[in-house]
Amino acid sequence: MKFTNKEVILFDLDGTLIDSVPDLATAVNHMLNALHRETFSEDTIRYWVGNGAQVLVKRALSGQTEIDEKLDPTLFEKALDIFLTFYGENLCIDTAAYPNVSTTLHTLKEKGYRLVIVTNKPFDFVGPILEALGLDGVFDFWLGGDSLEKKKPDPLPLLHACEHMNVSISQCVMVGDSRNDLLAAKNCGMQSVGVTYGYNYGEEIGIYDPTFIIDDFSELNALL
Ligand SMILES: O=C(O)COP(=O)(O)O
Ligand SMILES: [Mg+2]
Repeated sequence: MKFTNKEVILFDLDGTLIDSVPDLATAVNHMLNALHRETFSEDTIRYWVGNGAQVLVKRALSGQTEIDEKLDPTLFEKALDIFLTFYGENLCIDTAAYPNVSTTLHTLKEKGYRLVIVTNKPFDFVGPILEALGLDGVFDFWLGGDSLEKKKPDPLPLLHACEHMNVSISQCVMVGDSRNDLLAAKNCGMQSVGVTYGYNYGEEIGIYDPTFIIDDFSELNALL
C-alpha cells in the first residue's frame, strides 16, 4: 500500500526530521538554573516538547506537562526571554538529523515532490538549524509556530501551506511524530504518516490514527 496523487509533503521538524531535545533541554535547564529553580533530565523534558517554546517554558516552570494556571506572568516572561536567547545562540550543538533523513529527503525531491516544514518551533530558529545540518536547500517553504495565529493541532498551518503551495489537501501528506501533527491533519482531512521514534508525550503514535506508521524515515520511500 502507498499514497497516490501526492505532490507536496509537509514535515514536522522536532522529533520527525531532527532530534533537538538535547539542545532544548540544555536551554531549559540554563533558564531554570538562572532562575534558581529545580532542573530536569532530558528524558523528562522530552515529554514537554511539541507545543512550541512558550508551552515548553510554562511546563518547565510548572515542573510537569500540566501547566500551573497560577504561573506568575512576570516570571514567565523573564523565563521565556532567557530560554529564547540562550537557545537562539545554541541551536545546533547536540541536535542532529535522524538516520536516513537527508538521503530520503533528496530522493523524494528527485521524484518530484515539493517539501515543506510545518513546525510549532519559533520561525526564526528553523532556517539556522536547517542550514547547520545542511538541509536548507531541500525545502520549498516553512512555517513556524509563530507564523500564523494558530499552531498545530489546529489545521490552520496545514491549510495555509496547501494554499501557499497551490495544492489541495488531498495532494498533501503530513509526516509527524506527535499527536499535534496527526490531529492537525485529521482536523482538515489530510492523510498522514506517524513516526514512532520521536516525542509524543510517552504515548504510542498509533493512537492518533495515522494513515501509515513508520519506524525509520527511509520507509517513506516505499510510501511515496
Ligand atoms: O517546538 C516544539 O515544541 C515542537 O516542534 P515540532 O512542531 O517541530 O515538533
Ligand atoms: Mg514534533
